[in-house]
Amino acid sequence: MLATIQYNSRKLQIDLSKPLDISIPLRASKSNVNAWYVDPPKIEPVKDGEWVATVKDGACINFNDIYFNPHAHGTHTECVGHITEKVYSINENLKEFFFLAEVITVAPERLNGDSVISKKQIQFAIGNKKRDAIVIRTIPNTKEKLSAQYSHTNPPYLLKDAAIYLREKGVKHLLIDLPSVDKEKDDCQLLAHNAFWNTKGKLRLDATITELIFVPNTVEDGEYFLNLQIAPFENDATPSKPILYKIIE
Ligand SMILES: N[C@@H](CC(=O)c1ccccc1NC=O)C(=O)O
Repeated sequence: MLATIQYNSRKLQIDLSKPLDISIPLRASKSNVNAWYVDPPKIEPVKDGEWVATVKDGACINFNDIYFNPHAHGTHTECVGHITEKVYSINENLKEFFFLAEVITVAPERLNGDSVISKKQIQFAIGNKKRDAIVIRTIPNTKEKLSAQYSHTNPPYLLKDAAIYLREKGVKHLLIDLPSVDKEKDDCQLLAHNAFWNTKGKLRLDATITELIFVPNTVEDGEYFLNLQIAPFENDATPSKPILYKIIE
């Protein structure tokens, strides 16, 4: 199924039957991706006395409770409510779901014992392209990202200048395959989050950060349409399912 999209003065074609899923599935398993020192997610049947809500145990339905944390357990999209006293809701503030996106690949550089993504690297990868969304794939890009246990590992992060650069370029949606755009243990400075959402100026309520994505190696760097779908939680963050569509020239 082909769709032609009029984007400003450009006519761009995508094939809706060829979605490229860049989300990480959430599973009730110790090997589910995890960050921020929480237990693995749980998916378990509702119980009432002897009754267990699974068809295999004699119920007529499977009916599970799910316990998880959106920031810790998989691909999630957050708004500025993640770091402000007022808990702005992602569901109330993300109102469009189709964006022109650029997928870029960066190899984090060493800085004072950390692995970081610098403004220079982002600048080099984006050039003068104008995009609604930037999808950052970090190297090494292995399937271990689907089950990584990130707590206490000091994963790579984005430097403040890089986040300012993205904000100033007008990038509204930042997607990355790491647990955070900021350093794991930063005494709550959250420099890149604050810079991207402009918390020292006019809040960017419609800007989002999506973390813990996984961009398969079969997806080449370049221009895509992004369908950023979220679960409709009224919360600072929610599980999400970003899907890319290659632009057919
Ligand atoms: N860096 C913060 C912690 C932090 O950023 C955080 C903690 C729990 C859940 C999510 C977090 N940040 C996500 O981007 C700190 O040092 O306390």
